[in-house]
Amino acid sequence: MLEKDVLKKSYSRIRFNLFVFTEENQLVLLKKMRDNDDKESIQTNIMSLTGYIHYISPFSYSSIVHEIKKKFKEKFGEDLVQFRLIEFIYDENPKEGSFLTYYYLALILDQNTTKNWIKVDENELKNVFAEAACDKNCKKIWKKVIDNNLSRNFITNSLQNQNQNKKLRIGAIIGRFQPFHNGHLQLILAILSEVDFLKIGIGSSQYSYTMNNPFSYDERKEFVVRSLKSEKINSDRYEIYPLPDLHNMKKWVTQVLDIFGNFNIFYSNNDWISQIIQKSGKNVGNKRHIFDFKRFNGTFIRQQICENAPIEDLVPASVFIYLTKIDGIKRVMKLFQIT
Ligand SMILES: Nc1ncnc2c1ncn2[C@@H]1O[C@H](COP(=O)(O)OP(=O)(O)OP(=O)(O)O)[C@@H](O)[C@H]1O
Ligand SMILES: NC(=O)c1ccc[n+]([C@@H]2O[C@H](COP(=O)(O)O)[C@@H](O)[C@H]2O)c1
Repeated sequence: MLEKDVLKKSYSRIRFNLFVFTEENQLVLLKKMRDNDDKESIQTNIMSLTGYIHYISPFSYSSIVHEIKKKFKEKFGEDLVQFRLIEFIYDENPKEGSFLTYYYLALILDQNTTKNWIKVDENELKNVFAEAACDKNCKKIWKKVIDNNLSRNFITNSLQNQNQNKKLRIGAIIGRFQPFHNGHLQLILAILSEVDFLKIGIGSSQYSYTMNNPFSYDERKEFVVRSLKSEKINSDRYEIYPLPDLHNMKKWVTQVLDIFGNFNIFYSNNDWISQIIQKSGKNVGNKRHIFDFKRFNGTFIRQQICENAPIEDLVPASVFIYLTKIDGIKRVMKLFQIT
């Protein structure tokens, strides 16, 4: 449910170009800046913003993206240059129409901004935050931003985007997707909001009909395609590749790079995979938000199936329908020798 203090109208001005807002105050403050401050000081703004939408099942990340962009345009009269979702707050079992709160970092760049970029010093930011009179949710977010270095990477990426003059930005990600679940979907949608094109590698692609890899490459590909289609992601935004295991790290990395071909940034929430890809000289993105890992993880979902527990809430609706079609639930149970 919506936490009360999220809606509290509080804010704090912590630097002349860096603000923490909650809810309603951002417009007022921004206007004030425009009236009183010199042009340079309004050229860059990083903000952590809060918003909320009604939960409508099946939950769709793209509706949040849409909402953020719409609200931003309404309030600021400008298109959002870039945003990054930082956090959701929601009920474990949200009811139809209940509130879902999200926090995000937003970046507004006035035109011709890049040469006057103002760097945010980490220590200074920490000190300011120790004293800032903002609510505890804002503090939590900004701690996250500072600790993870989110803001600086965010800025660098945005600037690169601008400087590349709309050059295609290509991301890459690897997963086994046994099965593809809501955590995977949220992760991919979050990445798709930052890149123009995403290369999705399906790992352990040669395996199927085993306990850890019950579904074939083609079936897993189908999970992804159907889920993204339900989210209205055009098929020209991504490509899916089979990535067989080789059981030899060096050869596997070489093969992955060979199969993927060109990409600008690799994403993984798995530190080990990130590290080995980074060692090969590739640019690796920050770890993303982990969506309710207790429930949204392949191992847990396969166990749930074995215990005959419902999994409808754990996977996208389109995956569940497809699983039913291919008798996937029975297959997993059989592989665990339960039926
Ligand atoms: N709930 C989640 N939220 C965000 N990212 C996730 C979540 N679950 C998995 N991921 C990330 O998705 C990518 C693909 O993971 P993978 O297919 O191996 O998923 P998994 O659910 O962890 O699988 P398993 O438990 O079967 O090993 C990895 O980078 C992983 O860290
Ligand atoms: N040597 C290898 O074959 C090798 C090494 C690292 C990852 N992988 C694969 O990469 C995929 C992604 O790994 P995680 O599921 O651990 O994120 C998996 O399919 C995994 O088997 C294979």
